[in-house]
Amino acid sequence: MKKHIHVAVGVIENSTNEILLAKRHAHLHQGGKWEFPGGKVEAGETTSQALIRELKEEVDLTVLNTTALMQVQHDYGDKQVLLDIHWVKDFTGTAKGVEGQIVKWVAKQELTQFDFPEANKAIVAKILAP
Ligand SMILES: Nc1nc2c([nH]c(=O)n2[C@H]2C[C@H](O)[C@@H](COP(=O)(O)OP(=O)(O)OP(=O)(O)O)O2)c(=O)[nH]1
Ligand SMILES: [Mg+2]
Repeated sequence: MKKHIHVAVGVIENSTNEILLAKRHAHLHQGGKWEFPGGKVEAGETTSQALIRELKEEVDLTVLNTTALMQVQHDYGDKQVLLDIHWVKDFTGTAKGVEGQIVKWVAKQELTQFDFPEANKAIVAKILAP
C-alpha cells in the first residue's frame, strides 16, 4: 500500500513580513526543492505540537503558538501527503539550518520565484491572496 503521511508545515512570518524557506537536502523525498519548515506529526501530537517540536529541531526557533491556515492533500505517486499548514508569527530566536540545510527569509512577492514541491502551489497562492 502507498505510504500516507501527515505533515505539520509552518508558514513562518517575521516582523518585516518575510517568510522562512528551507532547502530540502537532495537525498530526501522532494529533495533539492524549497519548503516551508516542518515535519511528520507523531502519534499523540496535535499538529501545533508537532510543528513547535519540528521548528525547534530543524530551524532552532522557539514557537509560542500557531494558527491553522489550510490543509493540502497531494499524491506524489510514491507517497501521499496531508500537509497541515499553520501560520507562525509568535516566535523567538534566530532561524538557522540545524540539519545543515540552507534557510532564507523571503518577501512574499518573491515566493513565486522558488522551486517548491507540487503540493505547495496552493500554499503560495494562499499566502499571496489570503
Ligand atoms: N516540511 C515540508 N514538507 C513538505 C512540504 N511540501 C511537501 O510536499 N512536503 C512533503 C515532503 C515530504 O514527503 C513530507 C515531509 O516529510 P519529511 O520527511 O521532511 O518529514 P520530517 O521533517 O519529519 O523528516 P524525518 O524526521 O522523517 O527525517 O512532506 C513543505 O512545504 N514542507
Ligand atoms: Mg522536515
